[in-house]
Amino acid sequence: GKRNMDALSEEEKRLFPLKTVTSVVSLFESILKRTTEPDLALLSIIVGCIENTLTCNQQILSGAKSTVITTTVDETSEKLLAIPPVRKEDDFPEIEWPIVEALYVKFRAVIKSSVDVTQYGCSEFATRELVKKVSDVIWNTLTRSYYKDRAHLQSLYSYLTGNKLDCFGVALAVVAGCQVLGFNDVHLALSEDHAWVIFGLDGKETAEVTWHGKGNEDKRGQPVDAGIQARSWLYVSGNPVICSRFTEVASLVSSINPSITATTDSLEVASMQQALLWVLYDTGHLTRYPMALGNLADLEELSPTPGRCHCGQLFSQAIEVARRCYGNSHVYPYTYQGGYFYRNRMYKEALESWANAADAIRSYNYSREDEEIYKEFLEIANELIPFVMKVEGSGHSARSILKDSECFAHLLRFYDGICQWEEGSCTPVLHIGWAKPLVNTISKFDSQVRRHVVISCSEVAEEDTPATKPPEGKAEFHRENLDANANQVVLPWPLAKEQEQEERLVDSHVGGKTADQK
Ligand SMILES: CC1(C)CN=C(N2CCN(c3ncnc4sc(CC(F)F)cc34)CC2)S1
Repeated sequence: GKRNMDALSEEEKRLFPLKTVTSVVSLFESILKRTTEPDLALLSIIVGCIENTLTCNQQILSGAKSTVITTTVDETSEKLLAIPPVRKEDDFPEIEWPIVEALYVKFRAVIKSSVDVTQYGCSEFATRELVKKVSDVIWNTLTRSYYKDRAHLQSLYSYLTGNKLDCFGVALAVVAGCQVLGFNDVHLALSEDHAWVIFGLDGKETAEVTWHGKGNEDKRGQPVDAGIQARSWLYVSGNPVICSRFTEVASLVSSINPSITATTDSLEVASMQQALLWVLYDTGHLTRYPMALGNLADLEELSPTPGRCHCGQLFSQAIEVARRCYGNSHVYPYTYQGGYFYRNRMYKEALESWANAADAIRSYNYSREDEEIYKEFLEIANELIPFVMKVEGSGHSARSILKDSECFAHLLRFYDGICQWEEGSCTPVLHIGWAKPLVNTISKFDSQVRRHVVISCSEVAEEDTPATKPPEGKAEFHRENLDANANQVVLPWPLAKEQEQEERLVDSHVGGKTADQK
């Protein structure tokens, strides 16, 4: 029969105008169930339209009545349309299909009219030149200069209505553009703070398609090998999340931003994002995506979904995935979990998560484009841990963590990881600003506690080192199994599992390896 060339089936169109979270969930479920790949442009326009309508045209009046005043951007104040202060949780302003369809058609037209695919060979696979050309089309249609870090610039709705995209948004737009041109081998590769694409036979080629950070020359068109060789966290040692079309949908859902102001979120947008993440979770598309699992866990902590697992399990699942699938080269799964423990006053557990985060960073060399993770560790070391020391400061209760040698061992492992991260790096990490809080923190621990932590050195231990039990009551800081050139601290997980239980910590001077030995 006639192939339905429309973006949506008649049944899916009948879900419009979209007015509730339920209708958006039904639409996504229907699209994800299809035999054909989901259309990234269409889905990005839909969620971007809802997000931007609900977060960019709103002002919240301060004061008792939490009246939400909705204005379109160019309306002047006297024309404010006051709407009832209390709205049903999942009410949206109505999203009409013709609006979405027009933007979708516009994106396809911009891409198809700007790229003459016959100039790029006749292979079914994309070439580096084709990928670079699509990146140039997006790049050259962006507004000349705008505040790149602003919120709500990640979707094709932002691109098509305002010609603005953030770093991630450009990468997503390039992959969506390649999908329009029929190059289904082009996929998103996601590290913890950057995005690029893979393409070609077996997805073996890589290409930068967007910029990163401030004041860094963009490397668009180049492969990412240099970043991986430099061992910078930005390229996660060559362990990015390699997306399929479905994980690309998960990334555009995960990048939904419900914030209206720095202190106010749109409940409707947040509950839509949470519901869509559960749809992707249930269809298995978050299985290898730690940050999306962490995102969902944060949303569940704020507003638990009845009948779903506790958010703590999602943080743990993200860590398991990072260990099993990404060589424990991701840091954020641990700082997601540490943040959760910290917010819930579970300070011993938080210290352990942060020590695990430091274990993940230790085998990298700090590079100038790794500022985001540097700021993360700086905040933990100079804000969060000092706060924990302050509130535990009384230390009179026997149970205070200041009397707990395992906590002291976590702290040592945290700092040791950061020190090793710095070793062999061209850019220094620690400076005097770190030293004051460090000294203050270490000295808060009882001398009796410090005495119990056995500091010993373990050279490269054999794989089958019998896991010796520490003497009763002693915690050890233990780092072993540095492989030959010690560029990866690889703990056999059964040992680490046991270690996590026993907290065996024995400091080792091997951390002082010289640069070339790293
Ligand atoms: C523990 C944290 C500080 C809390 N939020 C964190 N995020 C880390 C970044 N987030 C992400 N969440 C889902 N997917 C991606 S892909 C990516 C890199 C970008 F350049 F493409 C970032 C990111 C979400 C928020 S880490």
